[in-house]
Amino acid sequence: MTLITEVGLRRVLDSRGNPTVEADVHTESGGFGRAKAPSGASTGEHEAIELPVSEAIANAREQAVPRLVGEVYAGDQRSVDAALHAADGTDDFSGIGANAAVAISMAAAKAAADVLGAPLFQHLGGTFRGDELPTPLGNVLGGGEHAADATDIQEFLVAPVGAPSVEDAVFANAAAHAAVADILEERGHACGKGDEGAWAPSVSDAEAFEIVEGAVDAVEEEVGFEMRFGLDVAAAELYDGDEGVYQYIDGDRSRDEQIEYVAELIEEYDLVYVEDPLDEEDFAGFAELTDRISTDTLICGDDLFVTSVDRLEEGIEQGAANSILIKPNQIGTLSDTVDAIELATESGYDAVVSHRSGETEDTTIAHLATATSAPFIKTGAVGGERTAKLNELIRIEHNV
Ligand SMILES: O=C(O)[C@@H](CO)OP(=O)(O)O
Ligand SMILES: [Mg+2]
Repeated sequence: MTLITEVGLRRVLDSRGNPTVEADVHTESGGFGRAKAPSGASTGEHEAIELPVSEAIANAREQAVPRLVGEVYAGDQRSVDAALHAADGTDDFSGIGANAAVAISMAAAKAAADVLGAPLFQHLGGTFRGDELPTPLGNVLGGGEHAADATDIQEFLVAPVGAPSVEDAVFANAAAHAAVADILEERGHACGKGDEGAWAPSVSDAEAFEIVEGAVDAVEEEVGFEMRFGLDVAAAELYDGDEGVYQYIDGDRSRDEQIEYVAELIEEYDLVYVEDPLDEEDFAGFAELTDRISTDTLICGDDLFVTSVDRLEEGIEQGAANSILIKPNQIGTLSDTVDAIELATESGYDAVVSHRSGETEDTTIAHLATATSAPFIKTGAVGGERTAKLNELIRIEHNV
């Protein structure tokens, strides 16, 4: 093992043009790792705290760097992450910022992999990992907090479940993204893209379902393997806690109506995946919906679980959802992230490793999904910060 000798922190750009934290970790034997923090727009109430970048960098330099340099081995991820927690001193990373913490945590893992001369997924998951690669969920149309004047449902996600390889899956998703554009043009809906590169037309959710279904059918015929689709409802953003209703452009839905609506959508469109169908505090509602639908559909908690072992434990106890979205910056370190994935897997919950709407060219999540044999990865369909991860998965598949 090799000691950390230097940690560099700087402000760099993310895909929305906002500043984010980049960390460099150097080790005694010449290992080097660099990682960047992503950033959410539809963030969960219980996520670890992202500090303004200059504050996160200043606090991490003062509190965390002295606990790492000359003190901790880069390959000892638990100690790296324990040092970050100790430096922070809070339970939500509001001391040094989850953005600084996650960048350092991931950069240390990359430095350790560099020392080994192994790909990051192998350092994180072991030598027998890398054969089972995740199916990419591709965001092809959406709105919510990711685009103004578009759909209420945040993300329509295509899922090439029958693809024989990651490479085929990635290209099928890109084809679906293009097919959505063709249908939008035919219907006269000129539009731009949202934060994750998905088309953001000013259409009703009902019309969006028709468009995405048409695109999925067309691509399925072209590629000759099964394509399905799913959603990130991001329902916490639609929920009005005072009124106790979900506010859609076409009217309000009560909690019961929301459960009914989502269950009907699953049935009608044979949805393979539904993320955050209910408000982030409604464990019981998640349980009710999960109970109602077939096990073939993943009901995934994002804002519900925020990659937290504590919240996942609560969900397991109540039978809420059958899948967890995994975002390292929601919890702040790789150790906490892997703990959540392992608890999920042991408990029969599928882990879906995810990007954020604000991203960079960092590819750590492609390796994390591979290392943990996650069945799905959600990382967009097109756009440089999205293709960075997708192309990395293709490289992992090709063993290069
Ligand atoms: O809600 C989500 O799942 C994510 C990523 O798609 O969005 P954000 O990063 O804005 O929270
Ligand atoms: Mg989400």
